[in-house]
Amino acid sequence: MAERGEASGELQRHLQQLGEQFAARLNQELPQLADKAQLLLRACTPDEQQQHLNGLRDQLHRLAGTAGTFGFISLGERARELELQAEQCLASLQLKQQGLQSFIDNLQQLAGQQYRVEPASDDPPVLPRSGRGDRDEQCIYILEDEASVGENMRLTLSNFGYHAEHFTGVEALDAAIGRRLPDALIVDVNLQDSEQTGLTYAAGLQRRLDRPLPLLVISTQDDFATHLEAVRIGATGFFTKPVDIPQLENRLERCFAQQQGEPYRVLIIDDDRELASRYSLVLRDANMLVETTQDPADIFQRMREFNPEVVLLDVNMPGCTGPELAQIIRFNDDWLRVPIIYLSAETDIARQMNALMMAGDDFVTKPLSDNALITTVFARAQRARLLSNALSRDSLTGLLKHADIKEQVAIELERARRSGNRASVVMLDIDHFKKVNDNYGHTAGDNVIRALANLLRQRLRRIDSLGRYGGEEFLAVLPDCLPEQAQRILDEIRERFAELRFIAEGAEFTVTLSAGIACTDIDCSPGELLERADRALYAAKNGGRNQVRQAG
Ligand SMILES: Nc1nc2c(ncn2[C@@H]2O[C@H](COP(=O)(O)OP(=O)(O)OP(=O)(O)O)[C@@H](O)[C@H]2O)c(=O)[nH]1
Repeated sequence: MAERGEASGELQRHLQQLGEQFAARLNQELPQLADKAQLLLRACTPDEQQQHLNGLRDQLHRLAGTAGTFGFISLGERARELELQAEQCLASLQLKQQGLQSFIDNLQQLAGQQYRVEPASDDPPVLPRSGRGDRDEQCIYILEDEASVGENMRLTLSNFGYHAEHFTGVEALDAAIGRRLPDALIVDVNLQDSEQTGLTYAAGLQRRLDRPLPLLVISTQDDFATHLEAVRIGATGFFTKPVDIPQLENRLERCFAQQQGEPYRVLIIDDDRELASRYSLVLRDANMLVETTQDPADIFQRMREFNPEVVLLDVNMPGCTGPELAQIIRFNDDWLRVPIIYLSAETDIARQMNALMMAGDDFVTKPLSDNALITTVFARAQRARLLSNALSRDSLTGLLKHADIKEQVAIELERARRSGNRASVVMLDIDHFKKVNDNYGHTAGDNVIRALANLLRQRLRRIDSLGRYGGEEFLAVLPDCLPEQAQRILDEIRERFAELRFIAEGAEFTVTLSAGIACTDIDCSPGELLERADRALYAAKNGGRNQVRQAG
């Protein structure tokens, strides 16, 4: 039913093509190794021997890292053994003819054998996937036998922009699930006319699915045992009745935040083109955005333009080593948050530690399975983004902070000038917000701010930027959006917001907002544009609040 992490047919075809290219490369590389073994055999002086051995060791090192990745597991293992043997030969000050002879024999044997792709043995079937990359309307099913409660929840969630459906019994819900799997499920624990509870139903459903659904539980009981039962069936939220729906929506928003986020951006720097292509394919199939480069000197441009969230770095590259490149990246404070992972055939722990001491955050040994690659990159990217968001986003709402959203206004104004398309800037403010705090407390006020942030996030487009401009003031930048369109969107948001019912101190209350819109059609500076939007907001407040005004 749910999406599995199996490689798609398209990916398999591409991987096979790359595998064939690698096999063709082996057809050239193995005879080269045999030729080099001959040269080593004929070398007369220790200096000559050392020179050939160095070259052979490097080539074997690369082969040890790449062959396994392309499925030539035995070849990779054998190359690794011979790489170590080359090291040993190099390490002995007096090159012992006997050891060298055995190395040459082994090398010729390696070069003369036929190799084939062997199936990998590891890899769990289900993989983490990066963000979906779009913002579809999310489908929420509600199992609630009290018709009025369920209907109210459905309406409020629809106001937030979800596709919500309400079911009073498990049969109707089962039938709907058969037609379409929701993105999240909300269940009431107590179902009057049913033999099972909402929790036993949800437990059975979760068992039938490949991947459990995000699940929120609502209940009249607030006891420990019910909480524990909810946790054991994978619930991510528990709400006691009467449910504060904006709070429940906030939890849904958090559940979806990860799935909905932008795909992770990964930069691969590896001089082995086929290997880099393979990593890139595998990560792209896991929905990440990947750029590759063979040239370390590209780094500044790639870091600036692609703005990666993870860098995968080969250790041995011609002209510049991985640790040197990592140090160059670390010179720039803007890139401090970007994790650097070495992907290398280096198995010597001391050398790995050395590389990490210079710069870099993790060392992954080649060959590595596709799933290991995805998991390593995914975990690092996820952590990097969390950290980055914690630093750059407002902690209450998760929106851009004042300075960043202001910068966005300047960026969009410039873009609008270049493209000739108009953008709209919207300043929003919650009406009489001081009264919300005074009457219901600061926490209730925070909930209102968070609910408006979530509503705006749901209703605006992915290309729109959204920030918390001040306490209860928000700023939205809508590219390619005429003022009339902005007016329509904002009026709809205003109406939805006014319909949200908040609960605090046992009372229910509603809140309204006012907004001012300014468009980029009049030639002005970013500061003037903001002032015009602010004046329009002021006019909306003066005009009686709960309205949206255009700048004059
Ligand atoms: N709960 C909460 N309150 C905040 C936060 N930031 C600012 N406020 C409060 O928001 C209120 C803003 O009030 P005012 O600027 O007087 O305006 P208002 O009451 O919204 O009235 P109008 O804007 O004129 O409709 C102040 O009481 C601030 O303390 C916050 O993060 N959380």
